[in-house]
Amino acid sequence: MRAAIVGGGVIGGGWAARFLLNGWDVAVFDPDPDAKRKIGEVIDNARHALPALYDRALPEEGALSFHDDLSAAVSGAVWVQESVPERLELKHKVFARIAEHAGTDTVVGSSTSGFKPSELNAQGAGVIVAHPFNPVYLLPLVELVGDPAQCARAADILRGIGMYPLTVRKEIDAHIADRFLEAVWREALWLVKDGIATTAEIDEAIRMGFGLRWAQMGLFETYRVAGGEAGMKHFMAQFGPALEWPWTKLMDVPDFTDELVDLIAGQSDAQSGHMSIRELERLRDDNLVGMMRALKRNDAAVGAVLRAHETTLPQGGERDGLPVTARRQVPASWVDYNGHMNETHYLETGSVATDRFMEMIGADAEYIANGLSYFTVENTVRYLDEVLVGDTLTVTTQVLLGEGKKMRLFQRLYRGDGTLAATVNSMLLHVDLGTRKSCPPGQAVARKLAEYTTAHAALPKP
Ligand SMILES: NC(=O)C1=CN([C@@H]2O[C@H](COP(=O)(O)OP(=O)(O)OC[C@H]3O[C@@H](n4cnc5c(N)ncnc54)[C@H](O)[C@@H]3O)[C@@H](O)[C@H]2O)C=CC1
Ligand SMILES: C[N+](C)(C)CC(=O)CC(=O)[O-]
Repeated sequence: MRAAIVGGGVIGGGWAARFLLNGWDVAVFDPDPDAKRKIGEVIDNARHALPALYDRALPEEGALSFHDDLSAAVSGAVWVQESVPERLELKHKVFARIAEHAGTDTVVGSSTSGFKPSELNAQGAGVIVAHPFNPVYLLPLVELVGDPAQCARAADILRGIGMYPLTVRKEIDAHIADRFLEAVWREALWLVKDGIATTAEIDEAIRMGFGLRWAQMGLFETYRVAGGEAGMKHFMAQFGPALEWPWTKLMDVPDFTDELVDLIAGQSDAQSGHMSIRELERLRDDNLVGMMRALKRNDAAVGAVLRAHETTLPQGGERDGLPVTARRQVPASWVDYNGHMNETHYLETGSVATDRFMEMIGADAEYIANGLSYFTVENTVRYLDEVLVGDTLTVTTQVLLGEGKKMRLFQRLYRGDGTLAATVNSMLLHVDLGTRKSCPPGQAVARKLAEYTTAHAALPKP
């Protein structure tokens, strides 16, 4: 499938990376002669970060092309995403050109941070708002506003590339999330202008405290908990009146004088000028990946979106007559001070393969919820070759023993170039989770395990 990106700056580059790394062909139109370099750098950042969110490999990357003419980029596209600067008359001109060349059932999304569909479509363009968040390749939220049928179609496509579409019921200036962001930004500008806090102190006030809460519970759930046992009603009774005290200044916007701009830019340079924007992006992305993976472990907030997308990523297949039980890319966070994948992650990869094999013989989540499972009692890892960041590991599982309560699995971990990088030899015992004692598996599991044991006995033994 093909996506056309019209305007390939910060946001268009992020969209290009999101589609490309999810297997779509991406065609870019941007008159900036430097667009190819800039988008290339954004895509490099995305390659470093996005696969690290998942325990399964993403699809093969699509083909990326750059076009001197909008018509060549847009024709044949299933999705066209407009991300030109936030100027209404410019967006109108671009929509008119897109309409000349896009198919009748093409989704045309606008990244606009604040224009309403009625403004965007004043000249009959037929676009919807598809407002993303930076970095588009990592953050799943997209606010959809506009024609309900088009938004529903757009939502399906966005879920397919791992995003979280939030359809806004009624068009308003700046949609939902930017209403918050503008309010917070306005208040921060006052704090700096009035000499109450520096840009660095404001950032600490966010990241050392409520910023951590927001990523996992949002605003209302956080305040419900803050109400103690009496919950939200108590919270509102206690802090509602404070809204009328002079705690907030949100009435107007400070004048954007040269003096204010210089004050804020100067403080920002002092705070973060020791790092380039690309270095800051890498730092941001690595931190986001760490937090998002932590939330995935609990299926909480953004973690649930990641997990749902992960289950749609292909798995399975065969290699040398054995089932492929894991396939994943090596994230930067797995690399140690020696510049290669740390020893612990060989075993982690083997363990994911064991979990998959358990599912294949029917010892799956439902079986475990019913009180039966396998425990590992011994692992032997052999480290045969180095594995580097970005490599794709493929794991096969051979059953060496499947008898009564015993199961011995031999996992082979291959690098993308086909080299055998490690083996993990795991002994497992079937257990009753109630008594925590070993016991024979259920009949269906025992039967399936026996089938694999017989089939694999005919293959060369390690
Ligand atoms: N930067 C941000 O944090 C966010 C921005 N947005 C929205 O995304 C849109 C783009 O913003 P940014 O990427 O930040 O701007 P940007 O300035 O980084 O990129 C705009 C790009 O559009 C290109 N362009 C200009 N005229 C064009 C034309 N006629 N046809 C094709 N390309 C053209 C420019 O060469 C530039 O590469 C805006 O509507 C903005 O409100 C949405 C979410 C977040
Ligand atoms: C500042 N902004 C209004 C362009 C921000 C957005 O639209 C969303 C974001 O990524 O913060």
